[in-house]
Amino acid sequence: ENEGPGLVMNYYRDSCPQAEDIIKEQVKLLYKRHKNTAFSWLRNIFHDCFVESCDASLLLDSTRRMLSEKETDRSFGMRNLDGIVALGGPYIPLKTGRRDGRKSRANILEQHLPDHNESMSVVLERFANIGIDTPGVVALLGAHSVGRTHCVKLVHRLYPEVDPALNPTHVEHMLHKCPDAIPDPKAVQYVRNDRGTPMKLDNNYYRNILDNKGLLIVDHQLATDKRTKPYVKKMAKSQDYFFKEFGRAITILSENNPLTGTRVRSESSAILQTSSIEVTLCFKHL
Ligand code: HEM
Ligand SMILES: [Ca+2]
Ligand SMILES: [Ca+2]
Repeated sequence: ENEGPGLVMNYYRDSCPQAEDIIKEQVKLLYKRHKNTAFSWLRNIFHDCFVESCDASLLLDSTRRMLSEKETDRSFGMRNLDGIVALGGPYIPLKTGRRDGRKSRANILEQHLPDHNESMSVVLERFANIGIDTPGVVALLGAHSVGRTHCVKLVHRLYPEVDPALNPTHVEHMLHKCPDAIPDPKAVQYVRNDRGTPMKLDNNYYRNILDNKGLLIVDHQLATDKRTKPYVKKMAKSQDYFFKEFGRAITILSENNPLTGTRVRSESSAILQTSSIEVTLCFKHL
């Protein structure tokens, strides 16, 4: 049922040889303009790949306007994740050749993606379902070394009572950033995930959570649960170890259940790929 080569390195070598360079260039430009976009890309890897597969190209999403007039599948895959490199993280060569799914995943999203206050058992189990082991989960959550969390996700740890698990000095900062028990939905109120190195994907996250400065319940649990704590300590000590595990886990995540070749999911209405989309992509950028 799975025709074609599946996911491979440099899938577009023949059909669109400039593809990876074009994207790399676009990513650099976007990052230069809005550093925050890199956080979204990183998060998208999780949110896209974890739910069925990486079937919407996260990098092309950022230049979506150019292509979206055509409401066809975009046949482009996620690629080298320059977003991670831009954040100072490791370079992770990724395979390409994914097709976009056409099925709305909103209905199954909650079955896959853990919530901010999910128990560690559920989190570990959900990741294990796609082949990511405990050190892999610990490494992936290191993504919370960049970006932000909106107050709506945090106020339950501050009001009506402050969660005693939180570091008191951090509580002060959080209260300052989230002064209202019910945040005004229009006000953009948030706390940075990592106050120390907010723009760098580094192992500072692990030091934060060991210091009870994890924002989400899952962050805090990661540092306290006996299954994950040993890895948290190891990653807090060694950036190399963190990067190694992070790269390994991102690779597994990116290859989760890929929709490649002419394979069609029984429950999806995926249309067979025509190479015209690739050609259009190449054409538009030239
Ligand atoms: C148990 C698993 C996870 C949970 C419950 C979770 C939950 C969250 C929540 C609630 C936020 C805050 C969103 C906001 O308020 O704007 C967030 C931010 C973020 N998450 Fe996760 N996350 C998880 C795992 C991951 C993984 C595996 C990655 C990537 C590999 C990731 C990457 C990010 C990034 C980069 C941000 C910052 C986004 C931004 O600044 O726009 N998360 N996460
Ligand atoms: Ca997906
Ligand atoms: Ca950081």
